[in-house]
Amino acid sequence: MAERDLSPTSTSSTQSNITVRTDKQVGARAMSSASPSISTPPTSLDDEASVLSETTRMEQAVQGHAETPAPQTTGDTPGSANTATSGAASGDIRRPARSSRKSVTTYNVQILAGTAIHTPTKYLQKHHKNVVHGSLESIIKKEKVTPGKKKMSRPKSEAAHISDPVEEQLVAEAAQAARRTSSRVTDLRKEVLRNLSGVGEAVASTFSEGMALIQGTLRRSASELHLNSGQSSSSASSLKRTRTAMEAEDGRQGTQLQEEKVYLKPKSKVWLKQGLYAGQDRDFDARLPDSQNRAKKRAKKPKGAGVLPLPIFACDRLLNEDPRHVFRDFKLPFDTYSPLPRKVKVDGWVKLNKNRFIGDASALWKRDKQDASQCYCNAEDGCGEACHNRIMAYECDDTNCRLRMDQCGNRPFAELKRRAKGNRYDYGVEVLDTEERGYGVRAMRTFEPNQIIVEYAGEIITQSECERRMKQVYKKDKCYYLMSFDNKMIIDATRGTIARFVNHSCEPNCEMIKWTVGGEPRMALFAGPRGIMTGEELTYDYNFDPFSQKNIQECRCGTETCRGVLGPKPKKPVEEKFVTSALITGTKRKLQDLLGSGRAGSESSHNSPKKRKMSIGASATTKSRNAFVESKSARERAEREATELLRQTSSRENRALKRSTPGILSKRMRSAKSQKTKTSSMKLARHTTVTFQRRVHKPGTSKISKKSSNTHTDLQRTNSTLHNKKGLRSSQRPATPIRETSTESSSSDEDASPNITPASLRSASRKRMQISPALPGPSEKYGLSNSDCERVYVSRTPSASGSKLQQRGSAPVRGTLGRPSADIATTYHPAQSRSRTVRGRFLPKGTI
Ligand SMILES: C[S@@+](CC[C@H](N)C(=O)[O-])C[C@H]1O[C@@H](n2cnc3c(N)ncnc32)[C@H](O)[C@@H]1O
Repeated sequence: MAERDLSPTSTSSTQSNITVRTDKQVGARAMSSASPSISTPPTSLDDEASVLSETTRMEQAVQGHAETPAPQTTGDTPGSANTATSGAASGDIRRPARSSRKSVTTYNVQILAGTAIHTPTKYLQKHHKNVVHGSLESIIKKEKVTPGKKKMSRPKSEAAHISDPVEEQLVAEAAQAARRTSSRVTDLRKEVLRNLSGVGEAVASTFSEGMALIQGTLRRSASELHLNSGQSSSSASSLKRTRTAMEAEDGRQGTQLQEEKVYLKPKSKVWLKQGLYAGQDRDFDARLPDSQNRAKKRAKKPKGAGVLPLPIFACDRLLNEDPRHVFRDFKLPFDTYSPLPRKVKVDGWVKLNKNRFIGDASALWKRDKQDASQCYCNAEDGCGEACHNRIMAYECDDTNCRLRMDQCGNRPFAELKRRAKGNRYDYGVEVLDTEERGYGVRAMRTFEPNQIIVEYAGEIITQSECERRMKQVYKKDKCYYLMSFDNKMIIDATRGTIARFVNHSCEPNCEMIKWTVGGEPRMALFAGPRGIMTGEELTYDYNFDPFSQKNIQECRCGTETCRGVLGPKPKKPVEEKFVTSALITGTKRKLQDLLGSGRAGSESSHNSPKKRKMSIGASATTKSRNAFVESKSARERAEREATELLRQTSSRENRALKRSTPGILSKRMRSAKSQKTKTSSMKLARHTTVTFQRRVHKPGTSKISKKSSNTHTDLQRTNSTLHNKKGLRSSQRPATPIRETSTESSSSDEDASPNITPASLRSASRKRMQISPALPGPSEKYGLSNSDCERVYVSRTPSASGSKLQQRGSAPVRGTLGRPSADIATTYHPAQSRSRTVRGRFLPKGTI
């Protein structure tokens, strides 16, 4: 039995009497307690000797065990023998006193090594193999070592000599502990290094702060000294020196700090806010890719006309003086580079670039298709002024002209199409907003004299459709864009080309002319004889006949010769009219002699052999027909004016009658009756289209209807009758002279007429235009009955008579000569109970 260990620190159980100790344990105990070679366990982690010691307690124990001689075994009880032997062997090794034993500290190697955490082996294997071993310098130099292999090699080599598995385990444990200790040490070293660098930074910052504090203090003291007037110069100089030294020191420190700042601060772009380039908009941003820069540039492009490039760096200061500091692109003064106001956008304007037949208009046009024209010009002529097609306002094409396109000078609409690249209805022109006349049109380029500018196109409608639209669709509108296009058709440019915006002027620079192109009528605006300059507003003379004072619109064209109202062209002096009349009459006579055609011709001796011979010539025929048309127009105009005068006189008379007493009334009525009888008796065989006007009287008033119809009028007699009318003040007498329109009156002036040449015909045509010949009345023109018309504006274009003549199937006259101006025709409002003026309604009348 072993001696019972009664010590409280005994590891043996107090309940058990048997204490089993292995030799190894005994040895180990003996070695651990008695061997002087065993190093003292570290008391703390700061114990560097212990920490840095690569030999752990376990290793020492292993070594001690290896050095201890094996115990002698005897035949006795192993236990007692061992105990005795051990007691003998231990000799004077005494167990320490209890108090001292209490103070003995036992250490956990793993805790000491810092590896007492329950770290997964995989983690350790992964991370601890990267532990850097070696000296501090070698760590800094980052030498690549593989400590795991190094460390592991030794235990392996040692393990080769160790056969005991327990020892093996101990050795392995020791090696692992050593590795862990080593990694811990490495971590500690790194931490120390980090701390050292942090301390350095802290010291540096503290130092700089201290320096700044000192410098500030020195500066303050220096300024105080400087302010003190009682200071001596020496002190000032010393102060100066001090300050210089301080500044030098400052500079050094500042440089250091700046260097540090430059090093520490992230780089950032500093944009200049002042200087030569300030305020200049750059087209590019170097930080953006090219595509984005281009897009940006496009987006920023000024909308105004960039006639001149932006002056580089010019007017920068001027622009920067903007109090709101809003930069803008430099622009030259407005009038210098852009004399044109900004283009306007018209609301509600549906654009059409070519005529569109609506409803029955197409069929109507086909039925009444006009005859073709033919020219026989050669290349030298180039379809100039003498071109037959040109005179007849027919455009040459491959069917009616022998010349090629480049040789022919009479293809304006083809030129327009080529210029406008097919479908541009507004090439070279644009809408502008005039101050007083609504929208207008201006040229964006120059146009040569008589050059085509833009086509007046829109919806071609019949008269009935026109009537319907005016009653239903446009009844609230102020402006109408209706132009009489043909005797039976009207162009409604409410949906149409830009030409509808062209305003009137008493001194126009354009003309509106109807042409026949490819067998179809087309209307276009042509430049006048002066040509058009860029920016000029385009105008033509509406030659508007208001028919009544109520319908007169004020003209705001602003020209010197402005007539003041949108009215007809002024009449020429009587002498001139006589000359014109004589010319026309003479021409007519000649034509009658030549052709014997037409109504006048039929009256004359058409059986003359000489005239039959002459009529064979095609050109002479054409000329004579044209002249005849003119003479007929003049007659009709005169008749119409006479009729109008009659109507006015009658209305005045009626008013006078109303005011009269019953007795006087009956007298006046008799007078009026006799006058009416006179007028009726004056109905001659001459066929003249006259204007009808129905006046609806108010209830209670006497209804006196006045109707003039196809009359043969002795104009001289009518005139004298009217002027001799009693009870009519001079101011109330008709102002329009009538005598000049009598074709018979100048029948003796035949010699005054020139030879019939294209030039003379054009000249006659021009003169005829100046005297504003009459048109058929609108009631006839629109196919309305008398009761349908309430207020009629009468156009003064003679060409309609030509068309009418043609439609009747009489002389094959296609139209008027030259290029007659477009005139305002009529507006009307059917089936109204009272007279009403529709302002702004106009119906520019085309020719033919
Ligand atoms: C065919 S529109 C011309 C375009 C019109 N300015 C517009 O804004 O639509 C005809 C109307 O323009 C106006 N107008 C044209 N020329 C004028 C002028 N010289 N003076 C006054 N008004 C004019 C009249 O009201 C006329 O009825």
